[in-house]
Amino acid sequence: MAVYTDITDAELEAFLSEFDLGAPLVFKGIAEGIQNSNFLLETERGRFILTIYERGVAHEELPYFLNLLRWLAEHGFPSATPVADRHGQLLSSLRGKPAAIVGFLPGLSVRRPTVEHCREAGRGLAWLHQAGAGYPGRRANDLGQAAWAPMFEPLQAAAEGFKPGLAATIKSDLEVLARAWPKDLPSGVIHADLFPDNVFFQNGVFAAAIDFYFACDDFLAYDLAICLNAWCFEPDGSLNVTAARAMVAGYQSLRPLSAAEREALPVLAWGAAMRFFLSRLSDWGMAAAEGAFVRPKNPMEYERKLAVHRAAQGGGGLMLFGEAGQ
Ligand SMILES: Nc1ncnc2c1ncn2[C@@H]1O[C@H](COP(=O)(O)OP(=O)(O)OP(=O)(O)O)[C@@H](O)[C@H]1O
Ligand SMILES: N[C@@H](CCO)C(=O)O
Repeated sequence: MAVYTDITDAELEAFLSEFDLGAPLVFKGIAEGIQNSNFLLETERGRFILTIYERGVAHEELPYFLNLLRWLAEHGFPSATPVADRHGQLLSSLRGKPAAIVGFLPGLSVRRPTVEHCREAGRGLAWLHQAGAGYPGRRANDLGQAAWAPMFEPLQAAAEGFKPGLAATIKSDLEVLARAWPKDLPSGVIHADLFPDNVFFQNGVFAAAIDFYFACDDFLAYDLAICLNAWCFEPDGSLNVTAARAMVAGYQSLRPLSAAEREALPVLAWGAAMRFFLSRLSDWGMAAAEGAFVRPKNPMEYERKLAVHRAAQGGGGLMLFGEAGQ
């Protein structure tokens, strides 16, 4: 359960006295999530989410994320609007840790996305890219292509522990990816972690995106590649081509991809699988070392996705552009 910091009634009241939100009516911890402590807060003024930022997010980067949320909300995208305190500040402090209040978003995430959810998620991602255009904040992608090889160096033994021979396969993938990685594609603010648990739907329609704490500047099509991996694979490890085509078509219904983006998508998806394989492998080792009570995500799910992308390079690509007119 992701509530690492407990808050007493007195602490909450002192904290809320800095805001114009009225008295608290409901305050309870939210089990979902891994990185931060999240609470549902209901006051006389409405429903909110109070987040206490734990060590997973670099505190000096919080203004980038909170200002981005404000920018997106101001540009019509359904993400949580941060609530400023009486001094106009979006970032506060609670129990000596950074904390913020954002608006509560209606809707529910789905565990097993259908083809239509994938289409809607694609459309929502393109909407996010359009709304993010012009955001003045800058944040380099510290988990981008250049970071992967150094990240893997200390993880080779862990990879071998999962599957003998895997370290050599990953090294070879990293070399191919370094050579094939696009140099120049349309760039902007990307979410970089728009997995199904970070998207809310209402009546099957994209309703909101949450959890922007990996947002950064990178290729827009790389964000779509991350989503293809996260949404469009079957539990048996195969790519659901119908779902993937629907996602690409949903994306293109708002923001058509350029020829260069379309051509790059298979290698971007291979790289996106590498990024999550590596972060999961790293988190796996750390969780074991620290006896963490939140179960880490399985890196081998992404090892299977890597294998799908590797095989596709040799055999005609992923065939992601099958829907009529797309
Ligand atoms: N603005 C919001 N409106 C409604 N519910 C929210 C909102 N933000 C977060 N939640 C709820 O809180 C849960 C945890 O949020 P989130 O996924 O951001 O957690 P985290 O620990 O910060 O991130 P991560 O999942 O990457 O570890 C979500 O699954 C969702 O149920
Ligand atoms: N979405 C990431 C977890 C970090 O948010 C993963 O599935 O590995």
